[in-house]
Amino acid sequence: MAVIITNASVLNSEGQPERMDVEIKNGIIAGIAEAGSLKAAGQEVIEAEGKLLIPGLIDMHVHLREPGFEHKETIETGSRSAAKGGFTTIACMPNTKPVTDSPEVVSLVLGKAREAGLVKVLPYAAITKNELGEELTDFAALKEAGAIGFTDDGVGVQSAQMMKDAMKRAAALNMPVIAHCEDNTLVEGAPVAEGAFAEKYGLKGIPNESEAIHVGRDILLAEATGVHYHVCHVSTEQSIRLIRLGKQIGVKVTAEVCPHHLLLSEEDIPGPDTNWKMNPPLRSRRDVEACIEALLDGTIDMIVTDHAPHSAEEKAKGMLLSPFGIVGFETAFPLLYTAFVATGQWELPLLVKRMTEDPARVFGLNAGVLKAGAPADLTLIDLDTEREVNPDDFATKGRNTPFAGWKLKGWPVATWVDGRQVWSAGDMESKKDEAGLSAD
Ligand SMILES: NC(=O)N[C@@H](CC(=O)O)C(=O)O
Ligand SMILES: [Zn+2]
Repeated sequence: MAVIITNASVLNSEGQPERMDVEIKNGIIAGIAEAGSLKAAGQEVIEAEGKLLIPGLIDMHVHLREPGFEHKETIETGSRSAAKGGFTTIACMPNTKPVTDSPEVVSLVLGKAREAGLVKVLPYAAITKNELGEELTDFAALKEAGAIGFTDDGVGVQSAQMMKDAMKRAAALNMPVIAHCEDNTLVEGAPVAEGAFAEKYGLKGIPNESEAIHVGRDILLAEATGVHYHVCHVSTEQSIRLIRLGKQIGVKVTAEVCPHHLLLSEEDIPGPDTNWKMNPPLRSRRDVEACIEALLDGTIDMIVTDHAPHSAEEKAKGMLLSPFGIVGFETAFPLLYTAFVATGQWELPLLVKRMTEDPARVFGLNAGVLKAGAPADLTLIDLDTEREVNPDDFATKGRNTPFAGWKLKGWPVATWVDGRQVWSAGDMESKKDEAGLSAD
């Protein structure tokens, strides 16, 4: 049976919102037509008047913590959090326990994701065994098992030779290498970036070069090997300069940036609060401006959350000993919508594109577009209602966010994956009930 989402605001090819009906059938977008024109007897109808309907959001950098760290998150809780944040496809990092460095762990992740039955989960596999940087994993077997790319995210691959070998192998398999860029010799246990905050609290600072030195090295290695090289969570002006040059000279380099690196600088850290500790760290205002400019001009291809849940106990260990990372799914779209689109700085279609079409294009996914024949991965958003970020309401197990109390607009209210509604907000539910309709 078909489901009609009626009177939704859909961005047309010129990026203008138009009132439309969207028909979902057999998991596919069966049709898009003028508002009110698709309703027919015997069909389920979802009233979406005044709401924005976009392709389901895609997040190519997330940590789901299973296997091994289920106290932080499970594939089920992470998937639910993603669905609530409007995401329909997420790519999970291999820094689990055991590390996703064998076909067995890839299969386990895919199995758990299927059981959860919420969003599409694409696993990355590790570049090196146990992410120790010593021995390459079996790329062919990992690809065969369903891994979509190789990364040691959480740590940088310290050896240039190891990275070059990895890139050669990945290129031969037509697979991307996704890099957490960090030179450990330049970091030495510092919890925050170099800058005013580190100075004020007498902390060692993480310098910008620790990231950019790997970006530069790896762009040269990508040029030499021909691999698709993707830079994780870009946070520095210097990295951006190098990526821009790499793209100019035709190296297959792509990049991502996180909402927090577009919104916050080290000057904003209110005090020794570990909800502000993440890797890469919050940098200077100048770096933030460079990230924004690079996202707008396409040097940075996409937005990712780097959703990194940790338990309250772990985050209570103080600035030096607590783990790096903040949660991201449930605040990403509202944060960026409120800060950049509602203020008139960015066009809405640009934000949507960087979270849908662009990641799909870069990673070759059949997703990210709202058109007839595409999978019915869809997100409905309420652009008007303002609500405070309340970590106690999160679906993720993590409460570690620096955005608690922020007043935001642009909250997702319903999410469909392959035509199945995997999440809806309370008020959407009641509207359906009043109309005596159900979306399933
Ligand atoms: N980003 C973080 O601060 N933490 C990530 C690791 C990572 O993505 O580098 C984590 O796994 O907790
Ligand atoms: Zn990382």
